[in-house]
Amino acid sequence: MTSVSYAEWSKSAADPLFSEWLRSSSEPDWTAAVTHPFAMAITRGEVAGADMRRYLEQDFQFVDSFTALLGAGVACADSFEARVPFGRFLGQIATDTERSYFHRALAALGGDLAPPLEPVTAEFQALMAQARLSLDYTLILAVLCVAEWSYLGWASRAEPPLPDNFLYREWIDLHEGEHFRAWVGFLRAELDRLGPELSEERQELVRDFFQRATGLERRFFDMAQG
Ligand SMILES: Cc1ncc(CN)c(N)n1
Repeated sequence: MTSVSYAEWSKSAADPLFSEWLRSSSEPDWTAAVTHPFAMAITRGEVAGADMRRYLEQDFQFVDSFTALLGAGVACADSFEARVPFGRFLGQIATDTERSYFHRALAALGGDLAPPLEPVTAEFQALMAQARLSLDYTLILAVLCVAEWSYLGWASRAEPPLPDNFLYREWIDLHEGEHFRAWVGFLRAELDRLGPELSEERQELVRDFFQRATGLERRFFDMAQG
């Protein structure tokens, strides 16, 4: 992981986007997460049912805290126009399409809606709670951006034809496609808009949240892999 400051890095970067500084500062965890063998097995529909069940059971616990963090995005964004995408994603995806997927998938797999938490799930919940309770828009953005951008990262590696089984196909579709790309583009653009103007101390804090979230994404797939 590089520790070069944004000010230094941006002098020599061809395209000095704040979100790209955050992402490249989070290697090797970033690439390990978006190319993780468990995620790649989802893209091919090759995860065993028991492993998919354990992963989705834990992810359903993640999604609860994630939904609360989206609500913090609505509350803490700095303009009406910035609040709208959070509200739209919250209403259309998180509490509708994605919720429906979890209920159908866990029913099909015989999953538990409230299993004991794996350590990585509890740590992820704690990080999301820390971002949410900070009421700091850039910290909220950092954690949401990792969660969504990294999922776009693995899902966009799926090669057609997608698996027939809805367990894999819908999970890929939820994290790929025009609308999801636009949503990730929005989260990145917000960090690119606000990040360069922060003090160096605040930039480092945002990077710390981004790096911790990226490490947890990698470990979440490690947990699922067993
Ligand atoms: C652990 C994790 N990270 C991200 C996502 C995508 N919202 C998710 N469902 N689960």
